[in-house]
Amino acid sequence: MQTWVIKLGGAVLNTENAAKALFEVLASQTQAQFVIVHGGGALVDSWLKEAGFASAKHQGLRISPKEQMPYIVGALAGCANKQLMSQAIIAGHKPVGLSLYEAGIISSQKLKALGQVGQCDSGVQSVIPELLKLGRLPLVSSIAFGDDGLWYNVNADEAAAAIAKELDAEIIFMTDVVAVLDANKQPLHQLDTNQINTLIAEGVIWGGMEVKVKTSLLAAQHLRRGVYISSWQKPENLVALLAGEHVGTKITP
Ligand SMILES: Nc1ncnc2c1ncn2[C@@H]1O[C@H](COP(=O)(O)OP(=O)(O)O)[C@@H](O)[C@H]1O
Ligand SMILES: CC(=O)N[C@@H](CCC(=O)OP(=O)(O)O)C(=O)O
Repeated sequence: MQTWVIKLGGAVLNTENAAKALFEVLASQTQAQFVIVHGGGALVDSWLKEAGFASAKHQGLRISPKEQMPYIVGALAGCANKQLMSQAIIAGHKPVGLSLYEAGIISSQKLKALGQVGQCDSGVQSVIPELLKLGRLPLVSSIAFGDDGLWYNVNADEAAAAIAKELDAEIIFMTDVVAVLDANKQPLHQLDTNQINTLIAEGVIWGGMEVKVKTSLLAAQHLRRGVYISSWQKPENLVALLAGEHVGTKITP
């Protein structure tokens, strides 16, 4: 059976019933098995603000000082992960909440300037295949551990791509916009490496979307086929994408 990794942007938690509607769609798709990798950047923003911290991003990646990590871990691996579990249970799934460690990914520190921001490497064997065999729905946050035992904050798009690679699975990125938009805010149906580089250089693609298109491109190169960025706002998009139809932006290798 084909395995699909679905990256869910954290903003899905701010729209009532959006995650539940997506989980209901997944429950109806019995021809495939699913792994959810989720973000929660907006929740981290509000927790850090409430705790009195300033938070900044560098090219879409949150600068994550050690003293902020308890809040970042609490928001992502705790609150966001468990809120999604609630929605999955209501939709009829039997979810299991995981960090990247149990999913078979470890982290090492990439850039000291970003604090505890990690990059993904293969870790100890993933428990995900066994969970899928048991009929469980893995819900993976983007909190990682290193060989040093420390916590790492990983961008959730990068985390999803790493898990898809590890599982040899397909991947779909579901975010809060219908597609990658051009300078006139019109949806772009397809993007290749050259177009991506130009749009980033022109500042049309920035922030979290810059990370997402770059990560999608790497995933597309690995899978040797197009990878889609689409919106979680329309659960029917997911059915169409699973059926091989074109929805949103196709990133081609
Ligand atoms: N060219 C673009 N087209 C669409 N969205 C863009 C573009 N450039 C930047 N963005 C921003 O990227 C956001 C999506 O990235 P991000 O917030 O990281 O999503 P997610 O949480 O789903 O991973 C959009 O809501 C938008 O604000
Ligand atoms: C290093 C880094 O940037 N980590 C992200 C992890 C969450 C995330 O990626 O959330 P979305 O998918 O909702 O954007 C952050 O702290 O915001």
